[in-house]
Amino acid sequence: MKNVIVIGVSGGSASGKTTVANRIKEEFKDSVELLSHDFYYLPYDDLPMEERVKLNYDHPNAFDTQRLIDDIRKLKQGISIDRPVYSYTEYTRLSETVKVNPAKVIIVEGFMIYENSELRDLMDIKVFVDADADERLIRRIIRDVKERGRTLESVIDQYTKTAKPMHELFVEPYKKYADIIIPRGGMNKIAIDMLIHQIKAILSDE
Ligand SMILES: Nc1ncnc2c1ncn2[C@@H]1O[C@H](COP(=O)(O)OP(=O)(O)O)[C@@H](O)[C@H]1O
Ligand SMILES: O=c1ccn([C@@H]2O[C@H](COP(=O)(O)O)[C@@H](O)[C@H]2O)c(=O)[nH]1
Repeated sequence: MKNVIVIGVSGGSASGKTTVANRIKEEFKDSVELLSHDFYYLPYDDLPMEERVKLNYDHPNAFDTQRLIDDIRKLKQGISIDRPVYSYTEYTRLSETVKVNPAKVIIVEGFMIYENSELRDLMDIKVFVDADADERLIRRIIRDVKERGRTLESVIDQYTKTAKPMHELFVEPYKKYADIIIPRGGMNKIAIDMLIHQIKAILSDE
């Protein structure tokens, strides 16, 4: 397929990646398909739930990143894919898949997407959504309790033991690969308008 542009949207957990991706989607509508790295979490369905909740979900080994890379390549070639579906409440992959058709704009969203050079090299524009750690933690607590079936204690425990130290190892050091760093995420209208303008320029150039 001609004129495919792949945009990476990274940033720490609860920094506003999905909000920024949705703003781009609002502009380009059906020309956009969103692939989240989180869809590609490994299922670990051989382990019982009480073991799965203890795993480190902020390490590169928690993902089937090769499948995401293969799926992006297929979409770029004009081939549809069946992407996996992940459940944060079940801590595993569901049995269903979702068909994704090739689109002009593919957004790849995830906190660890710049850590893998093969994945990084597939992207035409790399965005990093920046937010202070305390703001992200507050948002994560609210979201995980409301939407991901967590207790306050479990969110704080996971954040302290894995999310925060892994962020320092696998997210923050890779910010240097971003083309644009967006503070205030989805609220930053000027940055988002500039990004939309750049996407339009690339699409009309090809
Ligand atoms: N700029 C912002 N100010 C305040 N809250 C925000 C902002 N951006 C996102 N949020 C909220 O924070 C939570 C996480 O945002 P989301 O975009 O899903 O982040 P991510 O995809 O990086 O985890 C959501 O509840 C969202 O509504
Ligand atoms: O089963 C799971 C899988 C992942 N997580 C946590 O989710 C965040 C990533 O989601 P964002 O939307 O980017 O915040 C990651 O930090 C994992 O710790 C989980 O809790 N359970």
